[in-house]
Amino acid sequence: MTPAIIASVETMLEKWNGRQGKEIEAYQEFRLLTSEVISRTTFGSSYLEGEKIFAMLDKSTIIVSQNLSKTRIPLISKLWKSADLLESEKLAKEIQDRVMKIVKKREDKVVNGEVNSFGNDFLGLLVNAYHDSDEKNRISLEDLVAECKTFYFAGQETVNSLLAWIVLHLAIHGDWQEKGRREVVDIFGNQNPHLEGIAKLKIMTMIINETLRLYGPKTVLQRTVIREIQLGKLLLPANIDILPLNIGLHRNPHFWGNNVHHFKLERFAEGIAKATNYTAAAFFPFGLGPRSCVGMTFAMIETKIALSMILQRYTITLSPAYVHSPILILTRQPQNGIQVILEPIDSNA
Ligand code: HEM
Repeated sequence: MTPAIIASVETMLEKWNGRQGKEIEAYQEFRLLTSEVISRTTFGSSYLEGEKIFAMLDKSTIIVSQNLSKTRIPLISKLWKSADLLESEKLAKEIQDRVMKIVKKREDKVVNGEVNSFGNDFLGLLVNAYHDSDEKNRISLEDLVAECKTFYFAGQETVNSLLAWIVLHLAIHGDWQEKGRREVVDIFGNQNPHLEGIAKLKIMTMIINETLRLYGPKTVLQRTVIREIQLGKLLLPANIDILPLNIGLHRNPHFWGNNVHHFKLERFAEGIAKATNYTAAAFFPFGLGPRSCVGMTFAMIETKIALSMILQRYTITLSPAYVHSPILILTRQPQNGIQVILEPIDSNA
């Protein structure tokens, strides 16, 4: 996993070589990076192979978030479908066809004798489970496609946004950028990051946590109430969906003090438990309980590798073109992008 992430970051950095001192749009840059990382590590393919799937998932996400809070009348929605719903169904079918092509390619390699297994990456494990001879362990085609879609989306867009918001904060808070860089150079010198060193990155962990608190990509969780339950003053009936917002707790002065909206990463200096005064529900950017994010460790490692390699090479300043405008499209994204200027470290010396 680490070599594939490093190779993807190197590709991005090579492209940046010609853009030194010029403005770049970080959100778009990280979009390519995170798409490449998830394609390589999870599906054993390249960004280009998954490009259409990412584009269709993007469209589908916009439709879902626009319709999230609209009321539906069950019988009517069976008889009449809105343009959005029809478009969603068309996209779902196209995504399924594309994913199936990738799956088929993997199966064909085994059938043609090119390789003797479906592979050990995530796609390989899924294809294995789809062909499991034991019916009890076998997954359906629908499940296989749904899992691939989840990983394409959950694995890309989240880290994309997180990296972009971190770069914004580091561009504004030059002192923390410098401290983060010093830590990276102390641990890795000018070598590529490695897992042993990544585990020692204390300041970078604080930077990531404070960004996740203020601008965590996933602000809304989804839960279904399975039986009537009293929640504080509310009596929740069975069979309703609720959307708990972690952002409300992440920005609650009761837990975080009067400077709750400020980027103050000192609060994480002694870890998450201390920062939250041992209240697990005060900080849960990756969700809570048995359905919490399965990609958390992956996301943290990817973020730390990308940031380390950037900080080793560049100082980041905010471009005057930047306009702050976060928007929620299932994840929290910078509507107008994040424009920054990168100066190579050597030329500053
Ligand atoms: C900064 C990065 C990320 C954040 C903030 C994040 C956050 C979340 C959150 C809040 C949930 C819902 C948890 C709940 O309902 O309790 C979730 C679920 C999930 N995430 Fe992530 N995630 C990130 C990165 C990733 C990555 C890189 C992957 C895959 C490689 C991934 C895969 C998943 C999957 C498969 C689920 C669904 C789990 C389930 O339903 O059981 N996530 N994530």
